[in-house]
Amino acid sequence: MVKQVVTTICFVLFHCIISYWAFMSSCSIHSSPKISIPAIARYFGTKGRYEDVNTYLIDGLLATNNSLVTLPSSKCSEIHLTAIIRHGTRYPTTKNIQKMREFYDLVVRDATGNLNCLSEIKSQWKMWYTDDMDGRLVDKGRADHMHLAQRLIKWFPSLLTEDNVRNGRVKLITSSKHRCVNSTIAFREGLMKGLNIKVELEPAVNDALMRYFDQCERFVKEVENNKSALEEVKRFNEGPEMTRVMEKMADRLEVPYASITDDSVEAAFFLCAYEFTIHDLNSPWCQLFDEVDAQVMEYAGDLKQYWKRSYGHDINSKSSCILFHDLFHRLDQVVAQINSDGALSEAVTVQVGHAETLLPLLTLLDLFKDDIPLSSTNFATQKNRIFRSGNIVPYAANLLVVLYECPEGIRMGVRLNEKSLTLPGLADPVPMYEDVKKRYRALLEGCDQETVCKMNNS
Ligand SMILES: O=P(O)(O)O[C@H]1[C@H](OP(=O)(O)O)[C@@H](OP(=O)(O)O)[C@H](O)[C@@H](O)[C@H]1OP(=O)(O)O
Repeated sequence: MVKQVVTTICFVLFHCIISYWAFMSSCSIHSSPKISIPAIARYFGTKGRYEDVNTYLIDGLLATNNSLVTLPSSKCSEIHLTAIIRHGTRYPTTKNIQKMREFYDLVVRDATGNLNCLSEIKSQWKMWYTDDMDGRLVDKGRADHMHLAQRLIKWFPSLLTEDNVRNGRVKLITSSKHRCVNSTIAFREGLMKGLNIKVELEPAVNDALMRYFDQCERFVKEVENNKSALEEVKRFNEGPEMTRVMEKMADRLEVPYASITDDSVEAAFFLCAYEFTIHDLNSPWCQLFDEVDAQVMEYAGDLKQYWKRSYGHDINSKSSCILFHDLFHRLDQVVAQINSDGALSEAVTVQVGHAETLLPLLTLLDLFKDDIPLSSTNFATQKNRIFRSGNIVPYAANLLVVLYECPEGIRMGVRLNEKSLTLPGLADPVPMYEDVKKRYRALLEGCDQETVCKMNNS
């Protein structure tokens, strides 16, 4: 009898969960029947899923796609990998949780529109984000790193080996932020699972390397703490494209134009993005945007990344000199060891940080550089820009630098998000390491952290 009651309760509960999930999914007019991905997901920028950059992963998170990678000749063998990785999917930061709560309160209090799903937001959706979540890693973020570790074992079977892990030739380095430390731990779990071993492998916390931007005085003063550094973002948020998005939002909710700000539309956009990335939900918030609105929101986000972390200001990329030198110092060491007794001390180095760790470094390498800078006035003409933060630094974004020993010498391959990149100015996709060093000679001989980050007293 008791067994029967418990079975019935479980059955009812299970169906409630499934119905709720199906209900939430069916709320959006933009749903895809199979996995219910919001149609605007590709515009989520740095709040986007890794699987939406590499869509083949949607059907299998351990898949690797060889057609996206250029390898040197089969006579070459991999001798080293450095992987610089952004943490996995996370909760919103407190600042954004507060904006999301304010917008939710406004919708519940004032919205009268009859848009599909507005009543669902008001009667069903609950504001479940709390301030203490503050950018912490979510379960999906742990899975991002576990799966990435397992895919890297498939990509580099001769480097990510039990022998290299057991003998200290695999190193883990992380930023001190909880989302990065926990991502690194998840990566380690993925490694152990993929190799079917249990070994102690303690990550080293190194903020000087993984959060170099905090320690670069010039960057902090001239960009991070200087409102005018993001003037173009402000102008865009006050410009005609964003105004139109705000007006359309006010029309949909049937609230006065004055009650919708750029912060409100950003909060609504984040609600759509976070509900999807954290819980796989194509939530009713996504219906508050059409595709053009989402493109405008994406551009606003890209402008922030461009002016705060990329080509907008020279110091943004220069602040990463320390990470640049750390990388090349390690690569030089590998080459030197190969040229002496061939005994390598570091086969794989994994460094876990932030979007703001990766983007400045990619910028320093001159990657993803459009001919015309991104500005508040060129949204329309930048439609086909290369600088799209969603493609470059989604959650778990990764820069993979690989050294190969070939009969003709050492070669270097670079992949971003598991796709080969050709370094600008070098025609060969897997060039000789010496040619890479020639290409970046100016940086290798200069780009001194102390000098570039020192404030010019005059
Ligand atoms: O807009 P939020 O508060 O999410 O900005 C975050 C950064 O996230 P991003 O702009 O890259 O989406 C966060 O970078 P992450 O790689 O760790 O996610 C950054 O560390 C954090 O300081 C926030 O920056 P902000 O200065 O508060 O805008």
